[in-house]
Amino acid sequence: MVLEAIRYKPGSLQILNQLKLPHQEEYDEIHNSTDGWHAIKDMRTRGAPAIAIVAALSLAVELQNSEISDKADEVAAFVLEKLEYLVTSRPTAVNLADAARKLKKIVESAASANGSDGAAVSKAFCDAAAQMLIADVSDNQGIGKYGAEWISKQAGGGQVSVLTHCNTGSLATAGYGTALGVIRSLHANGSLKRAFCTETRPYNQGSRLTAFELVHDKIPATLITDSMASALLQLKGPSERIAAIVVGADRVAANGDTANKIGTYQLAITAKHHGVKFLVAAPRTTIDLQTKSGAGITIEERPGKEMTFIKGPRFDGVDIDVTQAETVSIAAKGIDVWNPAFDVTPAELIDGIITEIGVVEKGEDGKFDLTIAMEAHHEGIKPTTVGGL
Ligand SMILES: CSC[C@H]1O[C@H](OP(=O)(O)O)[C@H](O)[C@@H]1O
Repeated sequence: MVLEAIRYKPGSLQILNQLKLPHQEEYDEIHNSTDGWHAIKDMRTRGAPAIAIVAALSLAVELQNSEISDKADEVAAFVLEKLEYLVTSRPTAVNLADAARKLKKIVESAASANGSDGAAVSKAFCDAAAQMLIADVSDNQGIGKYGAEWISKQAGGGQVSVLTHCNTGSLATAGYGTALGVIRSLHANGSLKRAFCTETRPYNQGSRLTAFELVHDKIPATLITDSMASALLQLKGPSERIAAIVVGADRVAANGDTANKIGTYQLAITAKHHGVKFLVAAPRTTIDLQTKSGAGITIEERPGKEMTFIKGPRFDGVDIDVTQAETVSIAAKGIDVWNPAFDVTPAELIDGIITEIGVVEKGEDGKFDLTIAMEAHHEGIKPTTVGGL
């Protein structure tokens, strides 16, 4: 069975409710952009690429199932208003804002075409939204390919073990995944000894989602206690245990500073200390040249209760009863809480940024030049592993 976080056909959108995983696989119907906004805000669907795709498709099914207007300019105005609303669901991942910007241009172009009408504008939007699903899987397969080649080359061939954080697989994207796509490609190449994944509190994307995907794909994998055990795991150096740490991204700034799940920054520090390569895997839709550095990235803070309570099915000491969900407190009542959902890893701690068209490395000046990656087209660019694309 293929893991599908998003199920779409014209007029119908369903998302796998990731708050129920790994014990229950339930799909929620998304009827319109309001449903889409709430699914993203509640984190029933999550992951930078998936957020953008679900937002766009939620508006597509709304257009397909309702008569907005037969006038081009009225449909365009409706779409632009809904896109602005959808972008407010979560601030850190750039993919949603990037998609909204591109979709806005498509709709404005369709509306200004001679003889255009409401149906033509709606079709232009829906076709572009549907194309995002297809393009994302293709991008992730490219990320997997180039990332696996880079890690294998750096390790001198043979089998390698890698560590990843959070969830960046089929549950965070349209399929295959970014950092988890690199792990899937290493495994497919016969080059993966073992994947290690962190729990990634407090949402537990690692223990609930990445572990679910790795077990589903029968990839040799070990769960570790969040980021805490990651330094010990690297203690014996790259040759003995971990050849590389590969993580996803929510926003890569123009200088390569990267916002990703909380805990990523300290993983990068431990990697630098142990001489382990630290890689960011992200499609170019995650690169934001308008944000010059990590200082310009808004970090989402989530409700404290997502940290001080934990929810899951009842365990009677022998088995799990998924019909009985429990929420239990795991913190002292009355304690203040700080719950940033992301942190920023400075470019100086990052060895490479794996994109769908190749691995970008720092130039001789020790800096990333991401403009090359953003100007390149898929065809014809031969990825290099030294000095950028
Ligand atoms: C390919 S997903 C990128 C990114 O999104 C996740 O955040 P969240 O689970 O809060 O949506 C995580 O930071 C992943 O690395």
